[in-house]
Amino acid sequence: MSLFGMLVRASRTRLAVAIGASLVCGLANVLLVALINQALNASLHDLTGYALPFVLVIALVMGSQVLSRALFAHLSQQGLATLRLHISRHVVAAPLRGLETAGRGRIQAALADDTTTLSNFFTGFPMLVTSAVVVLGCLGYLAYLSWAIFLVSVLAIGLGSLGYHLCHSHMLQYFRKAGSSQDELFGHFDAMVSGAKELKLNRSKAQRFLDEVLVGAVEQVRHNRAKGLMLFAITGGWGRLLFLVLIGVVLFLRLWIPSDAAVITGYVMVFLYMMGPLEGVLLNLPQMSQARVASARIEATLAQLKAETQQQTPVPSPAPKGVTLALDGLTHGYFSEREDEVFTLGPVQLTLKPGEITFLVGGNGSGKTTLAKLIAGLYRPESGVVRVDGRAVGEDEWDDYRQLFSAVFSDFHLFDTLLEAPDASVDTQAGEWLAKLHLDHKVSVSNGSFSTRELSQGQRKRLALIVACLEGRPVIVFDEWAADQDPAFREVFYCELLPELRAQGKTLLVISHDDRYFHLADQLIKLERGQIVHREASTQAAALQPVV
Ligand SMILES: Nc1ncnc2c1ncn2[C@@H]1O[C@H](COP(=O)(O)OP(=O)(O)OP(=O)(O)O)[C@@H](O)[C@H]1O
Repeated sequence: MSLFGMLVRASRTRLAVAIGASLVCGLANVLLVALINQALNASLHDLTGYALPFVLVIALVMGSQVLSRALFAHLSQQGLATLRLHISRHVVAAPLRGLETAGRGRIQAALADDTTTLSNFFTGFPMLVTSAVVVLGCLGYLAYLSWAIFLVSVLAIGLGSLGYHLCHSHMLQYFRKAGSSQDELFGHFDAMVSGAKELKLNRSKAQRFLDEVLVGAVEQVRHNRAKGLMLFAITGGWGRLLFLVLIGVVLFLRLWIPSDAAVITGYVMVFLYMMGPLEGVLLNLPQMSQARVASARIEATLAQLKAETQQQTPVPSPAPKGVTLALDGLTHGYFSEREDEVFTLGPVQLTLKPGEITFLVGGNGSGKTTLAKLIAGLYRPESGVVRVDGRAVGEDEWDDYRQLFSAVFSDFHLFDTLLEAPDASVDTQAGEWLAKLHLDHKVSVSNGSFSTRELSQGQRKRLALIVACLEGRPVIVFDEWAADQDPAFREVFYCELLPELRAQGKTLLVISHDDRYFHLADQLIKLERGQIVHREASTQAAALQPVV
């Protein structure tokens, strides 16, 4: 179902009432202009008869206008909330590769900008409906007054619409271009905040970032939006000009064709009254076009994310002990379009056993993190099979499979709550872990929330380790965990924590460059350019040459 369809379905009744109120408002406006025209031409004797209808009609205009705008404002906010949650659900359900390919900038733009543009559709819609009804109603009233003037007006509106359509497709192209430029711009905004330290330390770098990168991207968005809006202004101006010409023709026609001044006044008044709503229609149509573009962009992003169906069943309580993971011929490849290069990992044959520590070692870029992500089910293998305790993981079982793992990757994210189901024992266990990792004087945990995240990188990583251990999953992955720790804590990690987790029967995968501790591994795997080039088991591991 399209996003529009989804939004409309979510608030069907409210939308129907809001459209109804807008229609009533438009009709009441037409009634008002007819009433004014008749009152203007009425004799003093008849004039009093128009007072009550006038009051009733303006009350109807005001009441229906307030109702339709209030309802549409509500629908707009409702739509925004629905869209943001809808996209967020897709983001959460998307495979990691989908997220990496779509990119942070695109996803942020979809959540922040495209959703707002799409929901603005509802803010502009009452104006569009009301204005359209007023224009149609006024045309009907003109037809009632004079067929000839009606036909000339239809011709003027027709020519206006033709001009509009000629500009419209060009305008859409500019809005689309502005949208893609904006994705890039959001990426730069992200870099501006994430890279604040680097920019502050290097003035010329900051200057170049501002002058060349940011200015260029901002300029692209400005240029495309401005062009689109300029085309729209030209269209609007063209429509307005036609109407003014029309008023001029009717006004000066009297020079050649004698006509009743009161009738001419009536026509001119209807024209003038109609011009505002006509502009309202033209003004709001680009908003509708922008909403269409935004909707298409969100749909394209969602398609790119390729969200997987998430298992709705509750996560089974994890097995206290580890599991045996057997990887049979697993492969994964990255294709870099820019560099026209493929990095291929595997085929990998590997078994990870409960109560064993597997060290994954190798040079930078050899594929250790990629293999860890593949093992954890964050990347789908392109070929090969993974077996858990001898049973192959099925096509639709990857989400369940991932629930076997806890991991601290080197680019880990620390949420400010444990996000586990509320459980008083979690706070106690967390307190014990905090003491063990010397963080109890800095952080406390209450109702699953950390008292602070204002910690050093090494301390934050210790906190991430606590979170991973508290999850109680059977398999734990540490990606260069010890890299930011001081020697004392490295010692604690390798000589106390890992053996303790091993003793609990966990299946442990540890990516490490710390050759001093290689002897602690039950199995050591060395990667080079995506291939396993060396394996050592148990005591032999110590003999392996250090890997730089
Ligand atoms: N998201 C990605 N998209 C495309 N290519 C990637 C991506 N992540 C990694 N790569 C490429 O895959 C290769 C292996 O990267 P990986 O991060 O697995 O190496 P690593 O052994 O963990 O390195 P390090 O020790 O530096 O952390 C590298 O050549 C890298 O350029």
